[in-house]
Amino acid sequence: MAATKVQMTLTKPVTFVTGNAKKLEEVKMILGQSIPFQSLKLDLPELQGEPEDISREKARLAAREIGGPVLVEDTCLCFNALKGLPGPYIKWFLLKTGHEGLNNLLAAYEDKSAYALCVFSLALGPDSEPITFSGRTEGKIVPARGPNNFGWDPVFQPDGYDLTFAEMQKEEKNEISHRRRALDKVKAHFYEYNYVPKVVDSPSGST
Ligand SMILES: O=c1nc[nH]c2c1ncn2[C@H]1C[C@H](O)[C@@H](COP(=O)(O)OP(=O)(O)OP(=O)(O)O)O1
Ligand SMILES: [Mg+2]
Repeated sequence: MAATKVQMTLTKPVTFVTGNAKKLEEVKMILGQSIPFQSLKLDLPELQGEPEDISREKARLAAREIGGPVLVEDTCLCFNALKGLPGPYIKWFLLKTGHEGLNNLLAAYEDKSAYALCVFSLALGPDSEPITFSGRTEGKIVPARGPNNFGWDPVFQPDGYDLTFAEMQKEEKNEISHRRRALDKVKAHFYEYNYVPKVVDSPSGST
């Protein structure tokens, strides 16, 4: 017997907002047909602070920009020896110091362990409080290996694998990634609330 589910009506389809084409590619692959969404390329300003607050604030800005439901995410790469840094600042560390610089940050430490953290935020509109969904993958920082086409993938080797994220097949990364784990929670939330886009009646006379 089917349990009664809440049915939430969305005024518009959800828009995934990101300035990063590679993120969008992975989100599309991971979500498949499970959640209908559109996307918008926009590099939103980012607040400093804890990962969840950064992600939530991005969602607030995006929802204001779009005037409807949005999904955003913020990704961190956290080194345990550095108490979680660079964390949300990884983009700038990577940009300024490169893969070698990321390895050098850990040169003084025995502990090369790290985790990738992805925090999605869903805001149903400009006036709704965003909800967050986090996913985490443990691993370690290694000298760069594999194609250099997505961020710090060449220096992150997930636990239990001999390959870096960059050396893995996309499908393999998407099975175990921080992004995948966060999106599983997003999917479960969508399933639970059964979000459906509002069907807008076409004005009479139109086809
Ligand atoms: O799975 C990943 N594998 C490797 N590198 C990754 C991954 N996911 C994000 N990244 C990079 C992109 C950026 O250098 C930083 C996160 O910063 P973050 O602000 O979340 O991303 P972004 O500014 O590129 O796009 P957005 O417009 O969605 O904020 O880590
Ligand atoms: Mg960003």
